[in-house]
Amino acid sequence: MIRTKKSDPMTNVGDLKAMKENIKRLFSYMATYRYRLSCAIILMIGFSIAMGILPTLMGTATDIITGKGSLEQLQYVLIFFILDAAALWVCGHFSQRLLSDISQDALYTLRNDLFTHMQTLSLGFFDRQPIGELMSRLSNDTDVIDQFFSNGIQQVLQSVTTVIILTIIMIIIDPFLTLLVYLAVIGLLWISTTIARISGPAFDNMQEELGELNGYAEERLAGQKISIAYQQEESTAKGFLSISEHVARIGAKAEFVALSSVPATTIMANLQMILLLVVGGAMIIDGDIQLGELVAFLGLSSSISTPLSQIFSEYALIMNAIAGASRVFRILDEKPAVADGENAIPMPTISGDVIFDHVDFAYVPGRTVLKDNTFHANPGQIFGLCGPTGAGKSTIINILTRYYDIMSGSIQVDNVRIDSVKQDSLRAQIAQVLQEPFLFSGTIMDNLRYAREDATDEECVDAAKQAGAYEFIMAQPEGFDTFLMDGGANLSQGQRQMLTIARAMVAHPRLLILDEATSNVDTRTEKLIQNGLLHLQEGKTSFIIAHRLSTIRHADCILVINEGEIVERGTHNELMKKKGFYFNLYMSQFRGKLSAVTGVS
Ligand SMILES: Nc1ncnc2c1ncn2[C@@H]1O[C@H](COP(=O)(O)OP(=O)(O)OP(=O)(O)O)[C@@H](O)[C@H]1O
Repeated sequence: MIRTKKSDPMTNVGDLKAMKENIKRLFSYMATYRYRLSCAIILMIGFSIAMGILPTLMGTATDIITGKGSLEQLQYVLIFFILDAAALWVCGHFSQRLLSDISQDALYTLRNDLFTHMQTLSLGFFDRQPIGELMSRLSNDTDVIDQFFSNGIQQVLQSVTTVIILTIIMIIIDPFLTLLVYLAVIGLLWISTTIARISGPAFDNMQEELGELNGYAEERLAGQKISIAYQQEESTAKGFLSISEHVARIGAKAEFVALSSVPATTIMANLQMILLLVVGGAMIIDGDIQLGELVAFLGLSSSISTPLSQIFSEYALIMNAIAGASRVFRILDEKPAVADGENAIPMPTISGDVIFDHVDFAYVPGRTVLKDNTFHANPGQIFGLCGPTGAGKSTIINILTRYYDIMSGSIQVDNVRIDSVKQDSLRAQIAQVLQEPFLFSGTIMDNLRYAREDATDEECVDAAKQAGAYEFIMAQPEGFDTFLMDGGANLSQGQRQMLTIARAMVAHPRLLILDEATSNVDTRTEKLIQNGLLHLQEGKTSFIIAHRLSTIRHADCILVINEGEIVERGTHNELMKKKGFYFNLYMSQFRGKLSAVTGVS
């Protein structure tokens, strides 16, 4: 499946204004190290001067040899030559070292800025961006910027200073011959700008497609188990091949156009040499210049072609880096959709009183998901949320935790509007146990402390005991110090779930969110988890999303949601007596269970 994209002016490197902005911004990362950068530039100028002196020494030596000087003069030329070569080495070596350090520091800052900024963005942003594409920004795009910083800038800066210094020396020797050299240079510039116009957008396109390829690979590899179960390996591979082929075609086109600058510049450099020999030779015959001057000029003009062709051969790299930078900057410019207000205050310690007052909400403008939701949960009460799939149960939780902002109405916790307080301070008082237990690579203790950094070892052990996880943790080779591979892949589903319950206990929350934490485990483990959950719920206002209604029979209030509206509310018994939506839902689940046991539908 290949998505077609609208062109985005900020990513179209053909857009000169955007391109200039991006280059400026990229350089601003290096400008932070302006003192080291100034030293590197001074050394580069030294390198270029030393490089310009070499051909003039050759010219002087030619004049001495052709009879206008002594052997002693030739010895002086040799000494100067050695000194100049030494200066060339010192300046070249140290300028490169300085620039390499600056480049790595700049890249380090950019990469950290990018990841840190991603951490500040709201969930809505991640809904729109596949994780694989974000990974591509962090790896592919920063890689090409790395090449630009560590290789491109060095080459280009060094080449530019060399071209300037050599041109000055050439003008001093003979302005007319310099003009001839530059006729060839104008030819080179014309070729390169034409190539840039074509290859720039092509490189931009290639990186975008590469991001899509990464997104596809990431998603399919994560779902490999399902792919095998449904025998979709072949179609998955075909899907990958199709996008990959597209990337290869676009990449080949971009590379071809960019690389075609190399033969073109070589031809122009040779033409320039022939022109100089013919015109310079005629000038010597007419007595306008000396042979030594022409030799120096030929040396200078060939020295100028190398940096010039280097500037052009770096062009592809630079274009690629600018395209990468524009995508990175686009993420850096992304504003969090849910932001703390200017006057946001930290949420005081809450007792757990929750009010939804005529709340409307939409993920996407124009598609209202929750309509006029109103309810009041007193501290310590257990609220069950049930309803058909897609009814809006998880959405109620998403807005209570302020992952998204609501359209109208208000949500208050302890009579404080949640959009008037700092998000962190609100979430620090809410714990969640989700259907899919998510753990991070690290020790069991690290995972428990993830909920509250300052929790002591004793508190974590105590939480594990209450959650019923202590026994299996102690049965692990290194107890609480056992390392969990790849998000706990070395534990069973039930064990992982018990750890997430213990983690929620460590948080000491006032509000608790449980999303049917027992749906994927056997009856014995379910009992263990239920016990853990009951401990966890003690004294906390709890919201339980239930898919199996038996898990919320004990709730103080059950909200029945259908198509984003609360259609019924009450205790289990009250709702059963009503014989309405809940009753039908309950009976259909009950009948389903019965037929599963008896085999009669
Ligand atoms: N991130 C999102 N972006 C856009 N729409 C969304 C998003 N998440 C959910 N929706 C839509 O909002 C509606 C309610 O979804 P929600 O996840 O709240 O349902 P649910 O009752 O929790 O369902 P389930 O029982 O299947 O988990 C659905 O129509 C869904 O398609």
